[in-house]
Amino acid sequence: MKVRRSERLIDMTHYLLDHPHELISLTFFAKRYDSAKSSISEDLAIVKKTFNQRGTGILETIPGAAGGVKFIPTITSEETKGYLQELANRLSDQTRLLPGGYVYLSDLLGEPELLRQVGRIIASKYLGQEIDAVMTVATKGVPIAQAVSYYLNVPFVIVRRDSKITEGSTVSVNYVSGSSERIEKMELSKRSLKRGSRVLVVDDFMKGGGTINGMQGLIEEFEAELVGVTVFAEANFKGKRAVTDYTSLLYVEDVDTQTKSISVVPGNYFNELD
Ligand SMILES: O=P(O)(O)OC[C@H]1C[C@H](OP(=O)(O)OP(=O)(O)O)[C@H](O)[C@@H]1O
Repeated sequence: MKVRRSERLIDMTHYLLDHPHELISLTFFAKRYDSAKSSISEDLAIVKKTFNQRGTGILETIPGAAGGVKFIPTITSEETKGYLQELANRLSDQTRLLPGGYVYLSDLLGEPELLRQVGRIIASKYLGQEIDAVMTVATKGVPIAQAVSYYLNVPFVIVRRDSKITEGSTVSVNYVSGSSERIEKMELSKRSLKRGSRVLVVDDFMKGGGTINGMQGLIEEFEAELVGVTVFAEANFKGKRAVTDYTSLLYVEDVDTQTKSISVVPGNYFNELD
């Protein structure tokens, strides 16, 4: 039964939003709505224009018999800046202060809307770059990695600091935990990454950078390629940081456990935005 344009547009948009970075043929939509490809092409032109005007994302058109359309989620610089400022204000709350200059984030990292926004923001930062997997370390980095992997439509892999029989054989690296100058170990199942994989590293918090550095070491052990590093928040680390090339969404510029004061501002990503 032929489906009216208004109904096609609603369902088509829903389907595209639900399948980011997935190539969808015009034939698929033509069959789904029992409509001519020419009508579907007109529909997609409307969706593409609206997505572009609203900053929802890019609707890529891939020509040819094996072609189709691919929805690439994005977020505007303006929306990103506004959201990072809003998050900075939320974190500048003295009740979040933890010993050792850490900040309590677990409640935020459990909020579906925050994870959707953060996932979109980080995925948008790497627009146009080929990424095969998102890597993080258990535990608090996992929801961020899952959100980013959804918007990039790639798997995420979880590095662990403890050995688990259920991970099968693993590759492990030792690293200096920047916060405590301790030698720690992290490992990743050998099944997780193929050689040559292009890997985006994310985590919830960076202090000394030892954890991020450890994951970079694992990527080398897998003969994979590091695409970039983005952390949700970074501390104002006075020591020599193990990692220099990274992006942070938020920056804990000042914490004072004596006066119980904390000041959080947008991270270095803010300055990358136009
Ligand atoms: O930059 P560094 O000095 O290495 O510290 C950043 C680490 C420490 C903390 O993890 P934990 O709270 O220790 O572990 P979990 O995420 O499992 O809570 C955080 O999530 C980063 O992974």
